[in-house]
Amino acid sequence: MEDPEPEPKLVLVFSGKRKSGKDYVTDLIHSRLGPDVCCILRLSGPLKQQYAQEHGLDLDQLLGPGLYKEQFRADMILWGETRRRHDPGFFCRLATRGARQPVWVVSDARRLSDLRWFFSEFPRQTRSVRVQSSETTRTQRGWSFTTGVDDAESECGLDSGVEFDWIITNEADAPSLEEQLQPILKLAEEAASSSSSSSL
Ligand SMILES: Nc1ncnc2c1ncn2[C@@H]1O[C@H](COP(=O)(O)OP(=O)(O)O)[C@@H](O)[C@H]1O
Ligand SMILES: C[C@@](O)(CCOP(=O)(O)OP(=O)(O)O)CC(=O)O
Repeated sequence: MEDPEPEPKLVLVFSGKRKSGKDYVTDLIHSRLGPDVCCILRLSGPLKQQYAQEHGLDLDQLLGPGLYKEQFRADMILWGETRRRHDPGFFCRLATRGARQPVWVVSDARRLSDLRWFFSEFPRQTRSVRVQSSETTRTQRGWSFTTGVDDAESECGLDSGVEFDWIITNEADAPSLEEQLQPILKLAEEAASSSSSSSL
């Protein structure tokens, strides 16, 4: 019989609006901690994989940061919501399958059901992190308001009702990301080096 999968020691669940810098910030954490300690998990990964297959699309482009995915975003949101209605943990389970590093960085929680799934599966290890940027900054990074996307649960589902453990302000005139991420990196390093998975 196969060994049971090891539990993570820390699960950092990130959320934030489009172009707030979720990928940028989580990539920075990944590069600081290294691939043996930390993995990035994207809930949109299995969603895009399945959606691309069913619709004959280019998965690499759908996963990339370019404009390609934006053509399909509104429809992918609806498609994913149908799946989630039947099983709210569907994409969370697929995205975490096989992850073996002690620190998991989930880069794209969007809904309360995503956060609830991690808090229920890993209550001691889960922490929530919000990445925020002003609309001006997001616009400079290529964002423009799209009806059916920016006013939908996918973008607004975590606007209220959550007390984040950390809020990272990803702006040129905010304290540096290095500085803001210090407590998170410290916790991750402690968690990774602790011998027991039962406590942080
Ligand atoms: N602090 C930053 N410094 C420089 N470029 C940034 C910063 N934050 C984000 N970006 C850039 O802005 C764009 C959007 O960021 P991204 O991380 O893809 O946002 P999200 O994943 O939230 O949609 C990317 O091109 C990214 O490289
Ligand atoms: C259908 C989606 O999963 C698409 C997510 O795509 P990305 O995770 O690439 O989005 P950003 O990084 O915010 O630009 C959204 C959803 O509601 O599940």
